[in-house]
Parts: sequence; structure tokens; C-alpha cells
Amino acid sequence: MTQVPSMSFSTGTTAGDNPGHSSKGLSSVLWSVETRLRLADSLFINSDEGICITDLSEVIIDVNPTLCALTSYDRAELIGNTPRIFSSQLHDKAFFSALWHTLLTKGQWRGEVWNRHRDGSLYAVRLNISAVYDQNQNISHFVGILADITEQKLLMQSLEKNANFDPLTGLPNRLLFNDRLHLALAQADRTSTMLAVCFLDLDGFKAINDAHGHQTGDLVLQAVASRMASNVRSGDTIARLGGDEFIILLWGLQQASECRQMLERLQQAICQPVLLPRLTLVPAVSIGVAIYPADAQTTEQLLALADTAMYRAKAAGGNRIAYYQA
Ligand SMILES: Nc1nc2c(ncn2[C@@H]2O[C@H](COP(=O)(O)OP(=O)(O)OP(=O)(O)O)[C@@H](O)[C@H]2O)c(=O)[nH]1
Repeated sequence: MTQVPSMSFSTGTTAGDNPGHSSKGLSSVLWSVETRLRLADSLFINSDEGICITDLSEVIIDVNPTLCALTSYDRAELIGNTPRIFSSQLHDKAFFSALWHTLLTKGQWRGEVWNRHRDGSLYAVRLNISAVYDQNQNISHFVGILADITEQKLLMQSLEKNANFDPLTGLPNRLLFNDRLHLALAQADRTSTMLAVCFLDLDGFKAINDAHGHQTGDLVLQAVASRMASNVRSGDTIARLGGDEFIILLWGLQQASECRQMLERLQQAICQPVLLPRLTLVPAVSIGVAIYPADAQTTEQLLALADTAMYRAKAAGGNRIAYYQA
């Protein structure tokens, strides 16, 4: 497009040579075609958005300077290549099949795509691809317009993470846990399986803070969180509710007794000594368990019953597992 010759629509004749047109009329037609080409050229060169033009077989025939800056490739490298050079491999076949289906049937596709720079780093673009048609209404070219939205995407991701995850341990927070619990109940109904909601509260944690400081308390919380994460199955959810309170959701149980072994192993793992610089601390944890659907029918009831069971474990001396009993 940068090579669009601004006078290419001129016939080589002068306005006065053509008896069919008044001199003023033809020159205004030529002027308007020329002006439009100049404007298009200026838009292409100066656009804040990257522009990539390919032929029908997706071979790149031109790109604007913004596209080169955005993708980190030179114009000469891109011409003759295909947009696959930008691929991040993060989108699957189904994504591209849907893209092509829309583009070929509707003549346009808009969406967000993660691409990769030459150095392998990722960037996100809002991409608008349009098909260009020839006089016979056959597609002759595709024009892709790319706007860099990496900063917005990263900001959104960080906001989502802050809204759903506990910053100290990296575990899901109460909000995300509640979402997962609702999903888990529906899944349990569909698959006729059970699930266990397990409330965990460290014993004597305040004393750790008081004796060794808040920072040491934080290290213990992080160690406990990491032990929990490595001692449940990959699909199970662990969340930190706040302070020294955690909750675990064990899905897909065929029998209520299935979670006993898992929880005993988990409790043993949590209660291993935490080795800190010049200090070793041994955590203790009380765990209360409620089973769906045997003990309760709603998420609120399940959480309340698991909490009740946990207080029973504390009342019985702590560092133990209590199952809700009606
Ligand atoms: N280090 C640290 N401490 C926290 C954090 N959030 C809350 N706490 C402290 O955690 C403690 C929790 O209180 P409790 O549950 O009563 O402590 P506890 O000694 O374990 O009490 P029991 O559960 O009855 O054994 C309080 O002292 C809070 O100030 C945190 O993010 N980091």
C-alpha cells in the first residue's frame, strides 16, 4: 500500500484531450481519486494501528511502520511471509477455524489475539481482519488492523487476580471459592457423586505472631498453603478465607469415607516442622468436614456445618479432624 502510485488512476491524457468531459469535471474526478489515494497512503503510514495486507493465500504483501514496531519484525522480513510468523501457539485449531469461518462468510472478523514477538515475548492485539473483494465479488486480499492491548490485558488479569486470589499465598480467596463450590454442587448432582467441604484453622497461630512477629507468621501461612496445594488432587480447590483459616473442596467422591485418607495425609503434611532462618516451628491444624449431599443441601449450610465441625475439633484439643455429626 505504501507503493500505491498516487497518479496510477491517471489515463495519461489531459482533461482537455477527452471531449466527453469538461476540463473542470475530469480534473475534479482525477483530483478526488488522487486525493483519496494520498489520504489512504497517509493513513497507512501514520496510523497508530498496525496494518497488514495479504493476498488471498495469506502471503503478506505490505505492512505499515506501526505493524513493524508492534510485531518487532522488519518490513522486508514480513513481505512474502504469512501472519503465522506472529503466532503465539496459545490459540487452538478451533479458534482459527471459527475465525476463518466468520471471515469467509461475513467478510470480517474481530477479536483479541495473543501473538509473540521475535524474542518470544507475548503481546495482545485487538485484531480486525477484513476481506477485500474484486469486481467479481471474489476475495482478492485480506487487511488486518492490529491495536496493541497488552497493557489493558495485563491490567485486567491483575485486577481479576486481585479480586479472586489471596496475595500472600496465591491461593483462591473466598469469592472464587464460593463460585467453585456452586459449580461443584451442580457437578455432584449431575454425576451422582459426593463432595467434602473442609474447614481448616491453624491452632495457636496468634502465639506465633506474638512471639516471632507478623512476618514469621506470614512465612508459616505460606508454607502451610504450599503443603496444602501439593497434597490435594489437581482438580480440588483450596482457598484462604483470611487470617489462619483455609478451606478445601474435594470433588467427585464415590463415598464419604474416601476423603478420610486424603485429609489425614494432608494434616500430617501441614504439621511437619517449618524450617525458618534460626527458627523451627511446628504448625498444628484443626479440620472440620461436611459432606454433600449427606450433611447439607446448600453451599451456605455446608460451610456452616464444616465450621461447626472445625470448632468441635478445636474443643476436643485441636490438631485433629472432626466430621460433622447431626
Ligand atoms: N502473620 C499474619 N497474621 C495474620 C494475618 N491475618 C490475620 N492474622 C492473625 O492471625 C491470628 C488469627 O487469630 P486466631 O485464629 O484467634 O489465632 P489462633 O491462636 O490460631 O487461635 P485458635 O484458632 O483458637 O487456636 C490473629 O492474631 C490475626 O492477627 C496475616 O495475613 N498474616
